[in-house]
Amino acid sequence: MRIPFVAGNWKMNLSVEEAVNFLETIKGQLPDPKVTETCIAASPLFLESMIKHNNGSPLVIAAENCFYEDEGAYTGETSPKALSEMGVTHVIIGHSERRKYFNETDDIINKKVHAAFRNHLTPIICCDETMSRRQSADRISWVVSQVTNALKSVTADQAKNIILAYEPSWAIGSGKTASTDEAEEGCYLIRQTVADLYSDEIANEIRVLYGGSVNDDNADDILAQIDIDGVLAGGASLKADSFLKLANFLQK
Ligand SMILES: O=C[C@H](O)COP(=O)(O)O
Repeated sequence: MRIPFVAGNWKMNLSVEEAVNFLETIKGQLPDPKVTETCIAASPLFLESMIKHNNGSPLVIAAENCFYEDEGAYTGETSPKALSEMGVTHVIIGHSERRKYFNETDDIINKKVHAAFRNHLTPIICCDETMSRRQSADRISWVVSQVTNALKSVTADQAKNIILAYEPSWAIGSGKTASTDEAEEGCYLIRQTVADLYSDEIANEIRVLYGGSVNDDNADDILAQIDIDGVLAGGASLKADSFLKLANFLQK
């Protein structure tokens, strides 16, 4: 039985003060993590304050990105080792905005996945799908190759702990959510790829999330799909009340 994972990705939004206020507002209103795990990924500038204010809360605090080396002369980068030492437990890797604006390749993403494991961080690995890819013949192979390349040299033991996300960039921030069938199809494809790479057992263990214009109106239908174990919400995670509605979807 996979525990749903409801995550928010704040991207480059909010301030430290707003982040802390958000945590104070949601305190005591999150589901039991045995029922639904909840997570917010935030800017590295906020993480220390967030971890301090999150004390006693089941909310997982994640980074939105990290570098693939632990330390060294890499001006401006975020060390996965420092994230781990700070108390961060999860990190988003390979978000479509990283692929698009920062030229992250599958090879870089794979190195970041290894850096996460090396530093005891759970990677939340995103797979993109652009509209032109969606309409092209190689659409399926592109999603499969992103998963395959991200997991290169990842052991079966490590793979059990990954979280994957189907995040079609044509649905991100566009208000154009994938239909439930499209979202399920993408998540199913990711899970099947993990089954082919490892085993059915591991594929049935890992969580696969959907992200792309999720909000509290469409989340129930999306989360009811068999291969969708949670969501990665951008805009809908910025306000405490809408994040709480997503987080408590099982209590409705
Ligand atoms: O990581 C989150 C996704 O980019 C989705 O963002 P969105 O919910 O604002 O479309």
